[in-house]
Amino acid sequence: MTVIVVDIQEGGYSSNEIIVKDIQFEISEGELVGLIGPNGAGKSTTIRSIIGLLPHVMGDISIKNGKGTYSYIPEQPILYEELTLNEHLIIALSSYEKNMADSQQEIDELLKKFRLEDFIHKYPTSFSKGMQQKVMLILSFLLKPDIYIIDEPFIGLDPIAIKDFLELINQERTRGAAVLMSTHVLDSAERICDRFILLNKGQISTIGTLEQIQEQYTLPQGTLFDCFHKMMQG
Ligand SMILES: Nc1ncnc2c1ncn2[C@@H]1O[C@H](COP(=O)(O)OP(=O)(O)OP(=O)(O)O)[C@@H](O)[C@H]1O
Repeated sequence: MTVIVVDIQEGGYSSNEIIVKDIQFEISEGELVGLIGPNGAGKSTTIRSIIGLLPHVMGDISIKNGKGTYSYIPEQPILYEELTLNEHLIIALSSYEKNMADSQQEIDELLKKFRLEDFIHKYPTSFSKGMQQKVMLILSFLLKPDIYIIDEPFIGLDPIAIKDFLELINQERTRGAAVLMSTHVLDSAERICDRFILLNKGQISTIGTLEQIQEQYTLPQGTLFDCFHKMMQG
């Protein structure tokens, strides 16, 4: 079943400077799709248009026919200076209309998994970048959304945290969650994504499985990096 339908005719930070154009794709339940492209290609702009943060968008974005939920995990963590980790959890849960008592076991498991149990009454703005990213991951895993939209998860997390994060993502995919993930770490993307959207200069260059992308670039045994490289050469 389709989780998200994206149909952006154009999008930008103002109506007289269009950054992304003709971005059309769908993601199904359980599917992990990589959003790949060089610096400035428009990956973050595409993500911003999906989550409603882009000032100018012409087009339609629908998650489960308007009834679905998403979690956005930004590359730069967004945290409140005056709140402890525990208070972040309380606020997130109340905005998801869930309560602490019902979610306590899940919270404890996530805190343990990401080794943050000793920091529950500390202020996340004083954490390291990787620890802050883990807080963002915990907050979004608690929501159990229909789709996770993740901007570059691989930079900043330590190797164990990446493994734990990918395990959780796979559990969520088994539940039926879809995932859209932008990354520059192409070998990891190649290993874990079902399909790829190759973005260049604000437009989709190719979309499909690695096999379909290899075919498009006439690189039958090529890696994702090889295809990316060929796209960049025009
Ligand atoms: N807040 C902004 N206001 C105006 N233009 C912006 C803004 N953010 C990004 N842009 C422009 O939009 C274009 C696409 O940027 P975007 O951040 O979407 O690229 P990206 O693919 O995510 O790149 P990177 O891999 O470097 O993160 C760039 O030309 C950039 O200058």
